[in-house]
Amino acid sequence: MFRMQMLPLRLLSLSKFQAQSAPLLRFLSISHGCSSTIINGIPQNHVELSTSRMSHHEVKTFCTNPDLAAKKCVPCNSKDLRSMNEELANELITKVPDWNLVNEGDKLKLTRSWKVKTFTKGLEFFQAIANVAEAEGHHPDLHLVGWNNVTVEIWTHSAGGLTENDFILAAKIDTLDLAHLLRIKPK
Ligand SMILES: C[C@H](O)[C@H](O)[C@H]1CNC2=NC(N)=NC(=O)C2=N1
Repeated sequence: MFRMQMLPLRLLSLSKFQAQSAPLLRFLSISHGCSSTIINGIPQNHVELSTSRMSHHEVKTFCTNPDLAAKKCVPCNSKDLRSMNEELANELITKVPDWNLVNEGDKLKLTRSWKVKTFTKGLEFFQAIANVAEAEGHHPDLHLVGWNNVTVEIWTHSAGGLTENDFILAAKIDTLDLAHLLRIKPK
């Protein structure tokens, strides 16, 4: 871990929002390209600064780890965890493109739906997801409606919105081989 001195702000352009927290951002210890500061719900050591291509009023700080599925959720009760803004969520949703980013009364969530072959395969589907959730200590909301319609919603309840944990869980769910449980739509 090496500590970067005061970042020349010309290298880092700050969004209006982040400009207020500029002092917080000023001293970033960068370890392997990650900042050591919680920013928009991404826990420490998971945020990489990128010299921004954007106008000099904005900085993009986001998780650039190419593989969310390889990461580990952080405990949701960590005091610094707070929900991310829509801009960051729109960045991260590109990493789990099969999921939908929804805004329910100002609460951001990830959702995705499947059709399963049978009701009991729906329960098997839930169990496979539950195994991942338990391993991560981070849990989705599971819905099985009309016997074969499964919808999974993911958000961080303790933060009242989305954190990186939610995208990690979604990415891990995407690695599961669940095709045998699903009713594949005829082409
Ligand atoms: C102590 C433990 O971290 C909390 O109870 C966890 C459990 N699983 C969780 N899952 C989700 N999605 N949000 C939470 O806030 C949450 N909190």
